[in-house]
Parts: sequence; C-alpha cells; structure tokens
Amino acid sequence: MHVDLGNVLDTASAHGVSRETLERLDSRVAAAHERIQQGREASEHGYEALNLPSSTDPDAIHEAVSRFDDPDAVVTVGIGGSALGAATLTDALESDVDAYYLDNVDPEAVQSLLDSLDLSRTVVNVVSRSGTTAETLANFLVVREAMADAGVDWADRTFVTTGEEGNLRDLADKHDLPLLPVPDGVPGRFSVLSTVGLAAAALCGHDIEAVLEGAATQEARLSDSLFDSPAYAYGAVSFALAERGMLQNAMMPYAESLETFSEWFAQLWAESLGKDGLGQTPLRALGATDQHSQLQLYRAGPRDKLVTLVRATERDDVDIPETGLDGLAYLGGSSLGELLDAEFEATEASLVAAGRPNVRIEIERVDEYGLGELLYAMEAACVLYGELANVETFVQPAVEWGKRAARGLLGGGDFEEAEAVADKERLVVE
Ligand SMILES: O=P(O)(O)OC[C@H]1O[C@H](O)[C@H](O)[C@@H](O)[C@@H]1O
Repeated sequence: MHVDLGNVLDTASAHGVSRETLERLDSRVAAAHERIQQGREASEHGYEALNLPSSTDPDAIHEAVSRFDDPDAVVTVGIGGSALGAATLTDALESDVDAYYLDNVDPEAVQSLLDSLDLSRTVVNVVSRSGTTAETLANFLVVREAMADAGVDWADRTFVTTGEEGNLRDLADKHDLPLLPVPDGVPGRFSVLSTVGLAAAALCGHDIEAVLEGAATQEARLSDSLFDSPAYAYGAVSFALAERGMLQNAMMPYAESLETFSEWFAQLWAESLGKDGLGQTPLRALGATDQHSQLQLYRAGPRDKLVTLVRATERDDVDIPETGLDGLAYLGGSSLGELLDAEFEATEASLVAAGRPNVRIEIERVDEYGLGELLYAMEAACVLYGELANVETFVQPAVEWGKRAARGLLGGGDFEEAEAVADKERLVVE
C-alpha cells in the first residue's frame, strides 16, 4: 500500500501545502508518534487498538464460529463500530455465505430481511461492546422471537461478542450462549481487527490471518516521520489541510467493493476527530459513479475539501467489445478496468487543475491482505490526526448525549437529556 501526496503540494495545487510546511510538521509527527507508542505500550484506552494485529487470536475466532456448520447466512446484529468493520470486510470479499447487518431499527427493513431468510440455516452474531445499545438489543429480541416462531432453536444458532458486563453479557450468561470477548481498550470504531470485525468474516470463510498480516505490515511502518509511514503521511496531510480550511474529506474509492469502507471511514473520522469545534467532515463518494454527480461540487464548489481517491492496482478485468461505430472506436479493444483507471486519473487531474488538493491511496488488490493494510493505516492516520489536533480521539460524548435522551424517552431511566426533547421549539408550515 502506498499514499501519494503529490497533489497536495502547493507546486501542484494552488491551495496545497509546501514541502517546507510538511517538513516542519514532521517534528510534530515525531512527538505524536512517541505519545502513540507510549499509549500502545501501556495498553491505554484507544491506543491499544493499534496493537490488534498481534494481540488478536484468530484461532479463538475460528473456534467460536466452527460450531456453526455450513450456514447459508450470517446476520450481524450491531450498530456503528460493532457492524461497520465486519461489513467492510464481508461486503468487499466474495463468499458463498451471505452476510447481512441489522444495525438500524427500521421496522420495515428488519421485517423484510427476516422474511427473506431461512432462519434454520442462519447464524446470528450479536455484537455490542457496551452490551447496552438500545438498537442492538431491540433487534436481537426481534430476531430471537422470529427464530422461535419459525421453530428454530435460537440459542443454538446465536453467538455473542461483547464486553465484561452489560445487558447482553447477562443474556449470554443466562442462555449459555457462546461468547467472544471484545478486547479491553478498543473503542468500537477501532475494533475491526478484533473479534468484533473478524468473526463474521471468519464465518464467511475469509482468510482473517491475511487481514491481520496486512495490518501488521502497516503497523511495522509506523515511524517518527510522515515520509516513512503511509498511515502517518495520510493523517498528517489531512490535518495540515484541515488547518487550511479543507474541513471536509471526500473518501472516494474506485471500487464498488469498497463502498462500505467509506461508511466505516466516515464513523472513524467523524466520531474520533469531531470535537472542541474541530474535525473534518467525512463525505462518502464512489468512483466513477460520483464523477457524474458530486464532482462538480468538489471541483467548483467551496474550497473546503480534500478528496481521497483509493484504488487497487490489480483486479479482474472485463474487455469492452469492439463495435463498427467510429464514435465508439476508442472504447473497443480497451477494458472496463482501463476505463476506470482513466477516470480515476482524469478526476485527480481535474481537481488539481482547479487547485483542489487530493490524495491517492493504492493497495495492490481488494483482498484480505489489502483490506488489512488499508483499515489499519486509516486507524493509525486518525490517531495521529487526533494527536496533532490535540483532541480526545477515543471518546464520543456527543453521541452519548443522544443515546441518553432516547433511553429517557422510552422510560429506560431518568435522564435530563430527555427533557430537552419535550422543550423542542415548533415553527410548522403546512
Ligand atoms: O458496541 P456498542 O457498545 O453497542 O456501541 C455501538 C456504537 O454505539 C455508539 O453510537 C457509539 O458512539 C459508537 O462508537 C459505537 O460503535
């Protein structure tokens, strides 16, 4: 994997950063790296996530899922960091086992998924670090009842991934459900390389050892200079550009298989860095599709965006058939992959010609190894950005506020946040 910063330099893009600025920033990167290493060595909350490539035990994950013989589908019940990492992997990789995610509590979507599945051949993977998230527990109770109604022994087809305590832990203990622990010190959005992200992938038959191996290569590249580490290069440059007003970051992979990766990245970047009036709003885009919708804004709208283009340098390809039409001659003899690459490079050039900085990230293939590299590098980039911006990367108090208000509304406790809901101003136009 590598990161190409050429198009963020002021020699390429009118609103980029100078090489000298990056060199000055590099001394801050060295200090931030030292802090990160200290946090990792002491297994501090959050920093511990960067140790996962070596601390995760893939054998324990294989053992937990091996009891489920040849399922047709796995339904992961979880939300946010308890779903998006696993979904990034299973959506990117091909498998005979279908992977579904019940994160939202949209009743129509939940019902329609349950109606479509043979529940006797489905495995349910309930994931919640805290074990108290209302959406996850509610969806699990609904799934459990649907299984019982279908005459399926739900306890036999369910396993749980959760922390030391919480309602989910109590439920798992009560029904003697198989349990995978969420490692200590690993926030949900940084948990893809743990039991949380890897169990569904293992059930789908993916090579989770290769995911960890890819991650480990980026772990080994962390160093005290942004010029030696792809992860830090990306984190440092994103920070430097945010300081210059690039307050949005459009994550734009040129691979359908990486669409969910942008969702995962959005949570990572938003929840970790959106604090104290700071942060960089993640936007989700997909190349080449969004060239034909959002690119107009990225190139000619407010000068507040960094565009991150991601691609794999190797992929299976499809030839474009020849036609007898002169106007289409340029396509014939070419391939869909070549067209996609041309679009990728044209987008970079068009952005830079309009003075819009952009970063290119390339992995070799969208496979287990490449995904491991990409996911680890983005996590390390985020941790570095958080250090440089001096924010508390691993907490999310603003999200907790809304969770307490919702619980209060449902009668789940006395939360003053719920009172703010009743105080809502109204200005209704009909
Ligand atoms: O794993 P859980 O405890 O159920 O949490 C699931 C999600 O809940 C919250 O919304 C947090 O802000 C997220 O960071 C977390 O990933």
